[in-house]
Amino acid sequence: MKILSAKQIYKAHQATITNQQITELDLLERAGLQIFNWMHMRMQGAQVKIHIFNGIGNNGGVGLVLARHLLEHGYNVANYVVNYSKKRTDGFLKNYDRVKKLKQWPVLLNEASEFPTDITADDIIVDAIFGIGLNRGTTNLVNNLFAHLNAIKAFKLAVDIPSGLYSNKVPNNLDHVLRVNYTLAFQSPKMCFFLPETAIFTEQWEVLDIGLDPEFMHAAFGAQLIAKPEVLPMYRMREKFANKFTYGHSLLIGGSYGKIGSIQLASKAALVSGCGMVSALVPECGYNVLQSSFPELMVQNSSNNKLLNEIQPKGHFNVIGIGCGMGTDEITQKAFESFIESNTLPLVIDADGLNCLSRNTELLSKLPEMSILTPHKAELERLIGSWTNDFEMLKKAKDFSTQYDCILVLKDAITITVYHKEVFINTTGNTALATAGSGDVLTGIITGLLAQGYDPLSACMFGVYLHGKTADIGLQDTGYQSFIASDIINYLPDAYMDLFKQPEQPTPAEEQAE
Ligand SMILES: NC(=O)C1=CN([C@@H]2O[C@H](COP(=O)(O)OP(=O)(O)OC[C@H]3O[C@@H](n4cnc5c(N)ncnc54)[C@H](O)[C@@H]3O)[C@@H](O)[C@H]2O)[C@H](O)CC1
Ligand SMILES: [K+]
Repeated sequence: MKILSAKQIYKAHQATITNQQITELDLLERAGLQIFNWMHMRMQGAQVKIHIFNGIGNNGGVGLVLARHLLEHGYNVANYVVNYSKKRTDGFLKNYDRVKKLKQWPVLLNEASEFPTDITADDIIVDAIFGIGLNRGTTNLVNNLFAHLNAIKAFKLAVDIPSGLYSNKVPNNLDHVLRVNYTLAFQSPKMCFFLPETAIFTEQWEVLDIGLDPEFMHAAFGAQLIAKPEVLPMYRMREKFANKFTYGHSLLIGGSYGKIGSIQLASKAALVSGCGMVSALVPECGYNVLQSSFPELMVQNSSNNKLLNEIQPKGHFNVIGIGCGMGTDEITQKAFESFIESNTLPLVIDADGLNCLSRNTELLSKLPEMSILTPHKAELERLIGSWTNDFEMLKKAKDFSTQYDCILVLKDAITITVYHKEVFINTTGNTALATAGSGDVLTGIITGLLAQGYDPLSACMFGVYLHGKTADIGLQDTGYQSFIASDIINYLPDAYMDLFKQPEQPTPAEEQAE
């Protein structure tokens, strides 16, 4: 699924109106009816009070369509118009007239003293105040209304986007945004749902199909959401006459005294991801630990007991994952620099590998093409410098990726992969992954996939997807708190198997009951 900007969505409306020979009003009707169907299916006529707050643009127009259908179906509706501007759109005005014909005049809200005070925690609030048309800071009337509604614990449902948010930039004042429980976005989720500063304003979101022109949607360039339909075609079948050499040899380099576990996790993850053979290169203190931790692993060590003082791997490898638990001691920094100078193998660089790169940015132009860098927020900042908001961060990440021809896997609650101008947003995972060693395991999985022959971008998208999926599956057994990095590896087989699971079919008895 693609994420389009507001500008692209307006163009999609125009293409749809032209190609399907419909009016803008028809499109608003479709949108409002979709929201009505969504609510009606869940509420089945329940007499919960629904407070609909409509703006004076087309988002408000959709809210008024919804209000009309709810009223016609006997729902308990309180309908308001937030009178923030005299410039009403045609889509608002026509739907305003239609709802008035039902003898249900919306209440005009011109000042804070007119805000309803009877909304309870058991009611529903529908936010149709602003959609993607917000183009400047909001007025006092609107800000006061946001504060009034934010203080009420009622379930809040946003039409298209929580009011106060822009689809593609961060508002100047984040106090002037409505916080909602659920957003029903038309045709395309908005980029602001995925970046940490603005993602917090909607707990959940869902896309409603309003039949926008498929050709336009297909041709439009935008960030992509990565879910099962996107990763399934990436999956590489195992060959019948394969041997361990068919699936590559990964080398994981890193670890330091007290942090050997990071390489243990990364190596094991590479192996369980399906890599044919895995080796590790660690300081001497890690040798016995790793040799006795799992027998499938081959281990080599540097001469220094506690730190990697030389990085000169011996053997034939397809891919190297470097940096986990490595430390940034001066001796390790030197060893890392000379390793990068001479290395020609594909690289996955994580943690202290990234920190060593940040300390000597001349190394960046010496990385093999499409090297994979997997920074979390602090590591990213060291690499690309600071940013003033998340959209600027994304732009800087794209520029960096283009300049050094590398792939950035931006690890966060929602992990985003960036390659040049392309952006891929992962859809799996949950807060159970916020646990020590989670990143080491991801490095191992991506390294293992690369070694098996996945192309670098697929290795990132598929690896991040599988990593997240383990937490979605494991959660049922471990809960959020007790899921640890080793569990990511334990549930990796389930994440693979889940790719081929068919949705559950109803039993014959269930079918008959329907
Ligand atoms: N157009 C269509 O065919 C469809 C639209 N859909 C829905 O409509 C909104 C977008 O509607 P639009 O009228 O462009 O914008 P808004 O409703 O968000 O209204 C904003 C309105 O107010 C003006 N404005 C902008 N910022 C401010 C401000 N800070 N203070 C005061 N006024 C402001 C602006 O000029 C607009 O006129 C979209 O999200 C959908 O919900 C449907 O998708 C169906 C097709
Ligand atoms: K809205």
